[in-house]
Amino acid sequence: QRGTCPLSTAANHHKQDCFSSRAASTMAQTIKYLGQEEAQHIDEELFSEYGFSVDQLMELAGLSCATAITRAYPLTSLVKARPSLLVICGPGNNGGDGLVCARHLKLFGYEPAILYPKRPNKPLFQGLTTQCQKMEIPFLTEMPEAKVVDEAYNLVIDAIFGFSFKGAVREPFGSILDVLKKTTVPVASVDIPSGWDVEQGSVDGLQPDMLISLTAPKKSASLFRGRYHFLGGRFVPPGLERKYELNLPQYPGTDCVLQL
Ligand SMILES: NC(=O)C1=CN([C@@H]2O[C@H](COP(=O)(O)OP(=O)(O)OC[C@H]3O[C@@H](n4cnc5c(N)ncnc54)[C@H](O)[C@@H]3O)[C@@H](O)[C@H]2O)[C@@H](O)CC1
Ligand SMILES: [K+]
Repeated sequence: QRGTCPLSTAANHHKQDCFSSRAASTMAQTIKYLGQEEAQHIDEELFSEYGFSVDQLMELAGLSCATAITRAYPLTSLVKARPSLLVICGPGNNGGDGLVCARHLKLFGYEPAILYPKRPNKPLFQGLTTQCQKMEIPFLTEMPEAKVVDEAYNLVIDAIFGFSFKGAVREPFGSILDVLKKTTVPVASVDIPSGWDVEQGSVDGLQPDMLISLTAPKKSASLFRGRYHFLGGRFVPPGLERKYELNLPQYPGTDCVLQL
């Protein structure tokens, strides 16, 4: 008995090890989809516990968006003569990501125009707006009609609402989203398709062609049916990833985005 016991124990241990590593690798492939409150807690912790500033993370988030858009819609693939894009920015940090994204897209050779109807009276957003103006990016004074959007732009970037959106859409964003639902040019949504409930999505809402999930996808991303789903925001410290069991996939090399 003594002779067989260590052997079988070793074999069992071996089996156990194989099972654990298999289980671990399976788990590592299952990225977590976050609820609204969880996404907000992670956001707060990045600033309070981990010492980041908003503009730092916004810069990385916006750069990820511009990079992902460049991957999905390279300059050579655009159908219109000019590489024109329309970036629509909302009143919170999702809108800030949009301003950063527009600035980088301009540097990447695109011709973005920005619609920014509700501008927070804060130095961060004022600075981002000035930077875009100095990059010679035009700001529109009103939302063009759907027909004009289809004629003038290759792509619309939706940076209206992110993970703090709640309730029925208030103006002027209700009318803007109504126009977007009538357009046929592809829409790329930053973090959440705007107007979607962060967890439940929306049956008659916007149907973007692209979604760039930041930090980790939110629950509604499981209902995304467009062609391109990217992950961006490569700034999550390991302790935070462990605490929230994010199971983030490995970004390749030095890339700041990953196609899911
Ligand atoms: N924690 C993270 O991982 C990071 C988050 N970032 C971005 O920040 C976003 C979240 O930003 P915020 O918390 O500022 O919020 P949002 O940008 O999601 O939106 C909040 C704004 O929308 C308004 N709003 C909410 N519901 C509305 C409704 N029904 N009708 C009209 N207006 C409405 C609010 O009054 C507020 O002005 C994320 O989705 C992401 O894009 C990045 O900037 C940086 C990193
Ligand atoms: K959005």
